Amino acid sequence: MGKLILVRHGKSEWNLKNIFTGWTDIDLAAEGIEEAKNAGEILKRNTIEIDICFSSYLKRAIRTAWILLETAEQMHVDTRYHWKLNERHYGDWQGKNKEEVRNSIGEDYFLNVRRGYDTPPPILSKEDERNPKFDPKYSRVNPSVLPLGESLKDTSKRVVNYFFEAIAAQLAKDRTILISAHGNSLRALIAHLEHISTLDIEKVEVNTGVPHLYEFDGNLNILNHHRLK
Ligand SMILES: O=C(O)[C@H](O)COP(=O)(O)O
Repeated sequence: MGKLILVRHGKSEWNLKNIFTGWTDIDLAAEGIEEAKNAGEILKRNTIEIDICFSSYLKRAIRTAWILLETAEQMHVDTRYHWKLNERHYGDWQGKNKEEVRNSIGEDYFLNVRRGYDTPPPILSKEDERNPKFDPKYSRVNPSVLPLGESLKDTSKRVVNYFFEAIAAQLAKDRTILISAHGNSLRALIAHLEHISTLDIEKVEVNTGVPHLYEFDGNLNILNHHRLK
């Protein structure tokens, strides 16, 4: 049986300050480090042995994976990183306080972008310093595929594409996989795995540091899924 454990990174400094983060590479806050340790303890308690760990390119997810594996005494696990697991790119909202954005644009538009499926945030200009092409981490990625602001639908395309590119075959071989990623990149993946409609995905929230286990048959049908405790 293939097993997939999804975990959203522990709280970052900008989560605590209520600032839109997206692709901004903000590290874990002390509270987030504790959440990652707790997630590792949960894996240990459930005697889950990871075969392959996947993380985004962002340090809050990477550090969560490292701390979790260390706590679970599984630091040897093959860990692979990919930008396609990054958080949704929040465009021009990145670096802005969520409450101030809500007050300036109104509740409806705010919620459409933040929790809806196909409304993107304001897109960055190509010359904006927040364009990922200026970040050396993405120097090997064709700039034309790097986002400047994404709807959840845009995020879903790259995340689901990576799932089939790198992860699905491992699950079909009955491997146990850990993915350390982000609130919205995981919402996109969960919507795909659980066949959640573009309307119902608005209500799905992914909490920080809480591991969620999915078990699959050989045809990648979900047999069951639940939060690990
Ligand atoms: O990128 C961010 O700001 C958050 O991690 C996720 O955003 P959200 O709170 O709008 O889901």
